[in-house]
Amino acid sequence: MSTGDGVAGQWGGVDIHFGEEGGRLTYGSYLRLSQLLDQQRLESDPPAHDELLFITIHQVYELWFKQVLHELTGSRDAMLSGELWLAEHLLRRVHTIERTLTQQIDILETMTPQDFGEFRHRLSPASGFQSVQYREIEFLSGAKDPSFVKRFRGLTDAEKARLGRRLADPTLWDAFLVVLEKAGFATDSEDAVRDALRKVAGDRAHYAAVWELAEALLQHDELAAAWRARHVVMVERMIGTKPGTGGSSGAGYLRSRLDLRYYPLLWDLRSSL
Ligand code: HEM
Ligand SMILES: N[C@@H](CC(=O)c1ccccc1NC=O)C(=O)O
Repeated sequence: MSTGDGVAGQWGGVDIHFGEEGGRLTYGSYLRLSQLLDQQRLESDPPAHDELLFITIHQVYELWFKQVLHELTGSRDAMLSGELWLAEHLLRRVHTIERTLTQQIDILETMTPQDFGEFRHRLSPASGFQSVQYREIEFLSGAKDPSFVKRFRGLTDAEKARLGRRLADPTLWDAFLVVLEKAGFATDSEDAVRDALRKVAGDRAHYAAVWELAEALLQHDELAAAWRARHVVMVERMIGTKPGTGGSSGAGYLRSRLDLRYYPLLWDLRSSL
């Protein structure tokens, strides 16, 4: 049976009507699958079996990075407009994505160093170091380091502009300081912020929303650190002490980044609780 442009039918005795809006949208067209599934182009020739996995994993990372940037931007803006519940809600979504990103390393580790070696030599000088969205997440989170923009090779103008904007925009930490100010605290010096954090921690009944937000920021920081730690161990498993395709010392460089923290004052606070 058909009604107008839609499709009607029986499903378990219940009448269903799909696509009444014109009937042109399909699963594949909505999700742009012909474009999406046409983006996995191998460099190896003859094709190395594991290169499809390598490309797929990285493309999935970049899709989630896009989502993480969307949520972190929303969380930052919610803090700036005083919607603390929304800022926390969006950060909690980011946590679940970040856990998934770390777990994805398990899939990549089903690739052996020998099988990676079949196509690794084709990748140089490309490297994860050139992931613009990864660096945008670091900048937006609070770890702004303009030297990364200079060290990037082969950035398009659009990518350069995106990174420049992230360097200029307020970070999650800047927004959290606004939250502290609106809660009545001074934030004009590091000592003032430390003092504010101790007061929030000492009166959770009164500052519940601010405390929970601080905890959600710390969780984001911890999950980012966990990804870095997992990534470097995977790198050691895959390439040992070889230099990276991006021109760094490899695992040595990555180990030098393990101590990075977005919110050192939230970590320091622990020592005085
Ligand atoms: C076989 C798997 C992998 C190996 C052997 C590997 C190796 C490396 C190495 C050696 C570096 C240092 C830069 C250089 O190349 O000189 C690096 C950086 C990086 N990789 Fe990977 N990687 C792997 C998978 C991934 C995956 C799946 C991602 C997810 C997007 C990723 C993201 C990054 C990022 C963002 C950096 C820059 C880190 C920073 O500057 O702090 N890598 N990787
Ligand atoms: N840097 C890695 C190669 C690699 O993993 C990679 C190469 C191209 C694009 C993304 C990559 N992923 C992370 O660095 C290596 O030295 O083996």
